[in-house]
Amino acid sequence: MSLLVKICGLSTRETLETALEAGADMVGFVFFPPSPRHLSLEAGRDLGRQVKRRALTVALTVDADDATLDNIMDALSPDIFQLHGKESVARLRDIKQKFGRPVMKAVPVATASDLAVLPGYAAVADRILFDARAPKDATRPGGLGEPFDWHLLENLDLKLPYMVSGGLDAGNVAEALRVTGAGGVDVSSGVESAPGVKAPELIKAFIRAARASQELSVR
Ligand SMILES: O=C(O)c1ccccc1NCC(=O)[C@H](O)[C@H](O)COP(=O)(O)O
Repeated sequence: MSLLVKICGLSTRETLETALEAGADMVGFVFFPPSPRHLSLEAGRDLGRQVKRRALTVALTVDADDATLDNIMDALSPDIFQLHGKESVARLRDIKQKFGRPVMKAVPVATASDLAVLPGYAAVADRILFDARAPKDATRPGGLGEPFDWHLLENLDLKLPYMVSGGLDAGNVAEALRVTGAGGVDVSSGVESAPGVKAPELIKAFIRAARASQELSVR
């Protein structure tokens, strides 16, 4: 199974093009106003047109209501919804049924007890994204540039495809993959020069490093 590389929080045509040309498998667009990566619907529409099926488009929302998801469907028609809030299992089922798109559920991780939610989500979600649990005073539940203890996933028994995220960069992505055995990686802060400002060279370096570690793991 080929490694999936997701670059999240893209917000300009130039950096989106860099990610696509560098071979990102997924490009993530954030629809969460407190985020420095938040996109308007019109910007999402514009960037979505640029992707032209060269990667999967991921719309990232946090406890969004149906009207918000409807608007995102109209503007972007994402390949995947990434649900990064406190969405219940029932809400995941509801969203899948109403919008007919795969859902990737973000699971915040700080301690082993955070994995107790997996059986419920794994019964409905199409993919799991493990991310570092945000501090209580954080203004957003993700995209904070901090890793979690990847060893917590060492003995994971999950039948569903999963990705690892949280504080990844070109320097640690190989180790994250080695420890977690994840089938995908996701990054935002680690490819930025400032919050919300994606750096083309960092995007390229991350994708190169992820691909290089994939080659090592299949030998
Ligand atoms: O990126 C954001 O600003 C964001 C805001 C609200 C919820 C989730 C958010 N990002 C989720 C992602 O998928 C990030 O790529 C993931 O949390 C990793 O972020 P980072 O640690 O900055 O690489």
